Amino acid sequence: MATVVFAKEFQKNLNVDGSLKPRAWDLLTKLSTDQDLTGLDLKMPKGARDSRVRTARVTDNHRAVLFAAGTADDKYYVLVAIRPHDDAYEFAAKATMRANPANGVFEVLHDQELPELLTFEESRVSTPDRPLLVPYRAEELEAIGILPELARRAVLLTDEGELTDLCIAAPEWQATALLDLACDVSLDVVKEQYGRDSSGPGTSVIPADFDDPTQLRESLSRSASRMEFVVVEGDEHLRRMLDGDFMAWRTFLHPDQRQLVERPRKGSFRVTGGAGTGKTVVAMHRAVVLATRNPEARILLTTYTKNLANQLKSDLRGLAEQSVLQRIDVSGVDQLARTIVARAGGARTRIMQDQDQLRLWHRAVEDTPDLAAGDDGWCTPHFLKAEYEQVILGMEIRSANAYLDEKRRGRPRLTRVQKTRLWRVVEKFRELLSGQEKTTYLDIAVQAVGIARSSGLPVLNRYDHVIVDEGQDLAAAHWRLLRAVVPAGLDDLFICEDAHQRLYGDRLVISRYGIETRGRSQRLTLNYRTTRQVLGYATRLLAGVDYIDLADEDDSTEFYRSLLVGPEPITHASQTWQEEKNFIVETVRRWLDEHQNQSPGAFAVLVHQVDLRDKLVRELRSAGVPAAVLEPDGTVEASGVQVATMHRAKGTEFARCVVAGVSEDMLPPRWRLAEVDEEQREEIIARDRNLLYVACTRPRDQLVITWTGRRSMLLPPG
Ligand SMILES: Nc1ncnc2c1ncn2[C@@H]1O[C@H](COP(=O)(O)OP(=O)(O)OP(=O)(O)O)[C@@H](O)[C@H]1O
Repeated sequence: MATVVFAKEFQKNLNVDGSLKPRAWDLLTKLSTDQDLTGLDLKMPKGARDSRVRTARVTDNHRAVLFAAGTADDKYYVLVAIRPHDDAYEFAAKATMRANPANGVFEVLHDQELPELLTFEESRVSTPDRPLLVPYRAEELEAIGILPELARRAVLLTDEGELTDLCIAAPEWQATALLDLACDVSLDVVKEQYGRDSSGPGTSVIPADFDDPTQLRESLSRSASRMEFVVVEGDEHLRRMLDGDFMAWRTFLHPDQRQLVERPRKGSFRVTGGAGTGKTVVAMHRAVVLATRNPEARILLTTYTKNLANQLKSDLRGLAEQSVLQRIDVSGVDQLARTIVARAGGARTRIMQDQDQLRLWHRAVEDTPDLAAGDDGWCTPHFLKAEYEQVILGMEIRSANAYLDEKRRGRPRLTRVQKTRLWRVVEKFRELLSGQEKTTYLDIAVQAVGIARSSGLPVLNRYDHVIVDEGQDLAAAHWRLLRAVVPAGLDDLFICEDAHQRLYGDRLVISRYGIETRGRSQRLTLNYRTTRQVLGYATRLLAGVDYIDLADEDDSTEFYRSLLVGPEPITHASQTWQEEKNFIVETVRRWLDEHQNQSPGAFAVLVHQVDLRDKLVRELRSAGVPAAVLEPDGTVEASGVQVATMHRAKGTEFARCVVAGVSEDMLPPRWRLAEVDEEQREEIIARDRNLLYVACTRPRDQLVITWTGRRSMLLPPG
């Protein structure tokens, strides 16, 4: 038997041409059994720089590039790429593999020549533009392992884009390390981060001899090596990697991600990070690691919406075997509450949706006698709904007296007399609600908290570890529930959140519900989804606005970065809806024509309102463009361009997106602002800003924004 190692590049090549997969399977099984390799036609290219490099036959037209290392008894094959025949030979001749002499990271160097496209002028160092990597000198970068030529050039650059271009051919860890330094991460932190071995800080012994399998394994196990290379652990692992799509996230984690996934935590822990920084990926891997580490453990992976939970469930399938997966419950948090109540024999009551609840609050005010004229401030349905959810359910208030004593932190001031009257409205609301034989999700959550806390419960209601994705959207009652289902202790709650994407619930601080994470959190800043151009635009939407996370700390977008490059976002103003619609149709049609290798489902049009969504689907279809509504609970249907509300787009991603209807009247909707007070106005604007940020961070490659008339006040100028 031999050990097979995959490079990320190899995986990418297979993704581009799916027909290669079955042939790659043959190649890989032959290599791993290391028997009868004659059919593979292993050859060393002429003039090879590295005597261990070979090319192997995959099809008549394609060859794999690989290295053979180790000993006869303990052989390693490192698969680096699959290329058309001549390219493969050319690529292989120039490729070398090594352990980086500074930190032992496994590297394949393809071609030392750096891209010509750089307009590279040493004189620019003396221009007022500050080079990105000031104060570092090339020698300091070399000392942490950056290739000398790369280091020499990198220290002169003043533009992040040029830095990314410069790094295209470099080992991935070197590219991200340079980008980190450009974003003011200190040299010491970078050195530590990319110098770690899999179990902790880097060891002082640098592996060098790849004929010695121990040293090769040692180099491959470094966490920066695992950004680009994976040692295949047996047949089942290989099959999972080859089944379905080759998704890089399943295999190649950034050292920061790996550390978050693997390191045990003394108690609850929080991961913050902008859209696309891999929070969900970390959450899923962590669930699998915890379940694998302790075969007795039961794990809950939860999030706010049902469709996100469904997505998690389906993505998890590619990450672990059934025996592990069956101990990971994946559920929307409201679904969890319903399940707990149902298991305890509670009746299945129908749920009243938010808009209907607002109407019912209105009625409750009307039906409560003797409210004073001066009660206008708190008698609005929005105020009452928020008070009910945040204070009465959130703080588990069960009586008028308890409500009078409650401090209501973070809520507008009310006098004792006002509180007494408000409590009467709450009682009326409850009476009306149960009169309709309905309840709210948060009422069920509170009921479930009581059940989960009580002793003698079915063991099914208890978890050893709880992992939360999209934590910013959960309400107080949800946090109480999660606290109740997992005992405080090692690795109890692991929470991913992004305050900039809060669309539901209210801003809150989870320590009030018994979940303490202060001093135990980490921010992810490297964006894996979207290009630098799209990220830059989306981040500008949030400029000048303060965001506070679940531990009541600042959540900034500073230093968000991406190594991906693409076209600048396009903004397009129209005079009439007809014009805007035509522009959208033509844009989408062009995408379909130009990217025929992608399914129509890779493109999306995102809008604020449901009626606009439906109108656009009709317009696209009548113009002959295949289009499908992305339904609230549906999966992406690949045969049509996806048309979705921005809310529904949460947690999804597409190759290209048009974000449409971003006009002054529509985002935020002028009519809504007209009917609310100043405080609610600010809340609506804040939520719609987040919503626009969510929408603009969905595309991987291209973002187009359109509007009719004046642009929305939420768009950045220019
Ligand atoms: N280490 C990785 N290697 C390759 N791709 C990755 C990696 N980590 C994340 N990704 C990819 O980046 C994209 C964003 O990841 P993910 O959805 O986990 O981010 P997120 O922070 O949860 O985003 P959002 O907050 O917008 O939902 C996904 O396509 C994911 O597969």
